Amino acid sequence: MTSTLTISALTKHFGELVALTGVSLSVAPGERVALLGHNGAGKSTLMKIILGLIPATGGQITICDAAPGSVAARRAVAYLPENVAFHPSLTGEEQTRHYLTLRGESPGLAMGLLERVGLAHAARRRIGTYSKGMRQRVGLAQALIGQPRLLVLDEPTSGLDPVSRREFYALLDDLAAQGASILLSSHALTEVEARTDRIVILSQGRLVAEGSLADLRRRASLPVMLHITARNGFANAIAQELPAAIMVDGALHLSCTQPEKLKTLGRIAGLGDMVADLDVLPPSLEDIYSHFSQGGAR
Ligand SMILES: Nc1ncnc2c1ncn2[C@@H]1O[C@H](COP(=O)(O)OP(=O)(O)OP(=O)(O)O)[C@@H](O)[C@H]1O
Repeated sequence: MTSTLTISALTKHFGELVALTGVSLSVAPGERVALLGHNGAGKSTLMKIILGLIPATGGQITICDAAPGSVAARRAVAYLPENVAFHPSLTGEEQTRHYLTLRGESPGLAMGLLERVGLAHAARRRIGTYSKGMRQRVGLAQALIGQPRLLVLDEPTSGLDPVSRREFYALLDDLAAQGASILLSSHALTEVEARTDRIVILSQGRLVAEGSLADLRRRASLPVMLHITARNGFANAIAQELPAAIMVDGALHLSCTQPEKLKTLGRIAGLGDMVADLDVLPPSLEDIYSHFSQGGAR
């Protein structure tokens, strides 16, 4: 299947500063990709190049086989910046009608778009009276104009409450199911974990890891944490059997490598009635992200 977005050996220099170096990435139709990285890792620079706002220094990039910034690429791409700014005295409907007109579409489509993003009830109120989440929805309505093939979303859920976040991702799921590709940046690792197909980690302008969370977890091969709750009065006896365990709030925490996991679980099972409960905690996306962004092997 042809990729919606193809990036190959992309570099970007700002004078002496190397913002991106050797970045290669492709995003397929219907794929939801999360772009993660510390502040200054190069996420916004990459997005600006995809949008055709700034030129790359080297490498190739195509959006639906067109060059960034070309008429064809601009038709195919929609963008939602982190902090959307609209005219405060326009209503949501007026602002959306204005964007539709700018994109050569019928302004009559405005209410349908606002309904899709859950804002029909406030469409005739001035944007100056909207909450951050409501403004973000106007931004998303704007991004949906013209059925884009690629949505580039810069921290789209920052400032949204948990319910709004869930609704926002449900909408992205619908768009992806209809074939739109989604590239979003986020610092909210837990939501990215649940709602995207692939994770791409940038560190100091380099793509240091990419894959599904399961792939990254396997490659990082980080230790698993076992939390053992002792039956009343048996905590010390368990600690003696498992000297590497440390006591935290009355429970025993034991870290073990992936290859040792089954053997260690066998030893805990052998403790029989001394153990009241056991939780096995795989490394979180935070752990995996820190591992790769601090130079762990790809
Ligand atoms: N116009 C510019 N001129 C000079 N340097 C720039 C310019 N834009 C970005 N940079 C630098 O390029 C690097 C990457 O910045 P970028 O904004 O892409 O990071 P980011 O990953 O989006 O960070 P954040 O999470 O803080 O938004 C940084 O060192 C930044 O200072």
